[in-house]
Amino acid sequence: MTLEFIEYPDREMLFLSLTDRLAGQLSQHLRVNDSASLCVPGGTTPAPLYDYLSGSEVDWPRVAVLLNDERWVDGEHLRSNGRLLRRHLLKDKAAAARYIDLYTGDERPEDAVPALAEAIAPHLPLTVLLLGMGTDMHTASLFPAASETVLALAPDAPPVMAVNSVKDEPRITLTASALRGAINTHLLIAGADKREAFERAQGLDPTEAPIRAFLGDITVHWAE
Ligand SMILES: O=C(O)C(O)[C@@H](O)[C@H](O)[C@H](O)COP(=O)(O)O
Repeated sequence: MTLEFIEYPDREMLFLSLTDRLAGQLSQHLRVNDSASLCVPGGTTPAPLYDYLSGSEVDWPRVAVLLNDERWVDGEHLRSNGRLLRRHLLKDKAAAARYIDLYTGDERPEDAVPALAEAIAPHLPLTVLLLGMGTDMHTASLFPAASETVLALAPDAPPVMAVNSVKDEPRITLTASALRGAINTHLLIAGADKREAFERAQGLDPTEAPIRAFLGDITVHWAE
């Protein structure tokens, strides 16, 4: 198990280098496999990365793209992670990718779990997983001390779960059973507060610091 921590001189360098790394891993996988999957976070950090990645030379029609997690809001809502992807990643060359939308329009996220589990299953193990992290050490929608997190971290959890115990809107999240099997795993964090949170997470239990459940074979990409 290797944890590699890469510190970049600035965010621009991080986004350019990480774009090459993610595109390279997808292309390498596609050389010997018919299809690949790319699972990415929402949030405020990755938009410039997605802009670069959308123009990368990848055989996108053979790539399934999905989110780590989604807020249960309409696809045009400002807090929709799908909105972020449609505007920044699923355009240009990457418009040809197959997008698996975690927001189904069902009234409640739990209603969508069986259909989503079925939609996701053919794309596991994930080829390339990119995670984000909040300053509270949550990743995907696995939040510290949330009632669903213990269940979502269990090895026999279903691949997706509804999360209702967080503020704002309900969410849907991939669980550790889907996320931890990824062939290539990366974490994107930026700013001094996230670096400090990442370091704090090392000594904590995954239920208190959910990112800790993914710190096995992972490359962490950080810039101020
Ligand atoms: O909230 C989401 O939708 C996520 O997928 C989440 O896990 C995100 O990656 C972190 O909250 C970091 O978000 P920021 O980039 O906004 O700090």
